[in-house]
Amino acid sequence: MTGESGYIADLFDVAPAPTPRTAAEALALLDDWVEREWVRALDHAFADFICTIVREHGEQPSAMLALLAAMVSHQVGRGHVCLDVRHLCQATEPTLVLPPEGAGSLPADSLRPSDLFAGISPEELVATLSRSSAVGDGEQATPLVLDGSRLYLRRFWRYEQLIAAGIRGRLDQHAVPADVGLLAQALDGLFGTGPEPDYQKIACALAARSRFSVITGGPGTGKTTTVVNLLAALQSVACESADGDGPTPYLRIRLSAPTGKAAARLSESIGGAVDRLPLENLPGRPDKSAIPTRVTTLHRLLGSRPGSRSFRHNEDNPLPLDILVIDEASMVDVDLMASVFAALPDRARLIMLGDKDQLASVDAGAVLGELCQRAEKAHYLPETAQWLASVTGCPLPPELTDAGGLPLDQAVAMLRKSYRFNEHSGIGVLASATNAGNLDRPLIRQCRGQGFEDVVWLNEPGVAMLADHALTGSPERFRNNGQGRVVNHEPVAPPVGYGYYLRIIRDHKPSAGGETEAREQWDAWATEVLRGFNHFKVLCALRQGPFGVEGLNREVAERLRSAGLIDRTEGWYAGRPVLITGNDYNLGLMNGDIGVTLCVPWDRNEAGEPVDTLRVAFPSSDGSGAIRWISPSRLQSLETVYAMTVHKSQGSEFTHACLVIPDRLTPVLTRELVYTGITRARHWLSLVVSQESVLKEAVGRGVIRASGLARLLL
Ligand SMILES: Nc1ncnc2c1ncn2[C@@H]1O[C@H](COP(=O)(O)OP(=O)(O)OP(=O)(O)O)[C@@H](O)[C@H]1O
Repeated sequence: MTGESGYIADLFDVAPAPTPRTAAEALALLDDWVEREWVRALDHAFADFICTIVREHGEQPSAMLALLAAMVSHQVGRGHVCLDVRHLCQATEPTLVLPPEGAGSLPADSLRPSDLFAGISPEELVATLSRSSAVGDGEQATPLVLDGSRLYLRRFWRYEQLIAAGIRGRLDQHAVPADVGLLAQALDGLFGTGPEPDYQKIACALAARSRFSVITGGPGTGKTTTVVNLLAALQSVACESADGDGPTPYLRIRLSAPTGKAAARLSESIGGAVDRLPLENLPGRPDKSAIPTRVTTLHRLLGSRPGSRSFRHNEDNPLPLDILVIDEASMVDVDLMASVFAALPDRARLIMLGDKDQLASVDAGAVLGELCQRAEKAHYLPETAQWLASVTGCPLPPELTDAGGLPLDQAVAMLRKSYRFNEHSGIGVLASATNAGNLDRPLIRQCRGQGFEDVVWLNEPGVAMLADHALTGSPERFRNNGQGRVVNHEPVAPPVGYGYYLRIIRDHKPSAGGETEAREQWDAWATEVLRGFNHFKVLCALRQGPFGVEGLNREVAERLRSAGLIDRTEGWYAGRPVLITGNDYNLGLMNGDIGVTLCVPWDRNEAGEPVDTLRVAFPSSDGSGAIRWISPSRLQSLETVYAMTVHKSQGSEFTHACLVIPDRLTPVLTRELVYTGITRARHWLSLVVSQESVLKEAVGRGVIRASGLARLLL
């Protein structure tokens, strides 16, 4: 036996629990782990199911088979497509994140996963799995699939195969416009000409050449700007190449995002980018209406059916489009991605946009991260580089060329310059340093000493201080009290905290009118409240403990109540912000949607007089900017959201983000999490750090993700 429990058992002469020798003993151990909430009852049930299946084949299930079945199910629950038994043996605890956050001290005789797997060789595990009738190579209908050292639930193995086939099929067909000169002309009209490499122009050229492309970049590197220019260039070429007098043969384009929030955010930014297009300079003079500005969620686009995993659009009923753009693609899981490929017509282009360094989707799969593993160095083949240089008019830096480049490399473009954060922006500098895995002392000193105008470092993090910070945003803690900042020629207002949206609720409420006759006024008020709520957010790595979501939600609510901004802190009250935690297809609400509770005089008493009632205002998920008013009693899964986890904040951006780093290192605290938290901040960032070493260590370690997608595309 190895690990801490073995060591403690030695010290106190406590007999360590024996390693399970039979499947029944393994299931009993899993029972214990379910009781401790280390694994889900579902993981135990799956292990039990596998044991039953193999018994039906006249085989005696081994303890190890039962444990591995439970562990692969556990990994899927944590967002992995598979379990790599090599990682399991080499780094058990970080791979499984077991024991989990907040597990506390363990009885000396309890077994941890590291006690079971750490001493075993991966080859031994692979051999054990290969011998079982429940495990196959994908050809047979087995519930588990073993591919090299990766163990999959069959469904996820199939998703990965479908995605790889969809990408490979598209990489094989070039989609270069017949008249490359026209494309070059359109790109010059959009980006101008110059000798320096313009990575946005390069990304457009690369994406115009292929039926599948990925454009990745950090915050503010111009992903939206680039895709709008790309669509304009493609429409320009389509218009100019058309012959005859018929209607203009515009390409059918759809824009999508994985969540309502991400769709709404893209809808907001894309309209402005389309308005700025110099369409009159382009060949064919495409009309503005040829570039859509409405963004839908992927679920809506594919046609989700309540209570079903299947979509209306699929291989038998493909989407009627020529180009599909998916924004925030890092949040798309393998299940949804496989459905997209199934519903995409063979000749349609797919363009994925996202930040490869962000946390991956909460559900299984890190598709974008996998596809962008080699994006930093590009690996463009000499012929790709030459083609890009001829179309864009600027030579590529030689270090981005590689004679051994893979087909996928030729379809991935990385934007390398931030237009939002300049070299003086602490948010930008911290994001880059985090990505490089290196937060050094001088940078931390600079943050601590107001060395950046947009960052404040809070290192005396009592919960009371945090609650005060949440109330006002603490402008006095920023350089010049947060006054006088200008970003991209626009003035930036000082930080405001949650007091701001609560005062909008109180001071800007329409004076009268019912649900129908004064609807526009109520909608406008709710829109202003929701915008105001977006000015500040507390982001936590953890759910529990003094620096976790649950405790901070209570403290912040209490502080807002003592400031007289809300009436109560429990149950439903005006001002309560809520986060939806499960999809509700009937209400059209998705996991991650955020609304604010408001008091409206829409009910009538028996005398027909207006009576106050509470409704939760949500922004509409179709990016139209409309408001949906929903009765609290109809909402099923939700929580209060003054503080939220960094995981849940993906796809959102806040004027001011307050990132709370816990005082202890825990497995969830990784570089991707810190990077995602920092980059949720648009203009102001507060870093709450009680132990500098915890932050530095977190930034030093990346997430271990198991997936076979990149290998399938070799
Ligand atoms: N080539 C450019 N020249 C000048 N400004 C630019 C350029 N590209 C983008 N910008 C500006 O930079 C800002 C960010 O651009 P954009 O929204 O396209 O980036 P993004 O990568 O989509 O951002 P996000 O991280 O929010 O998704 C916008 O204000 C945009 O107008």
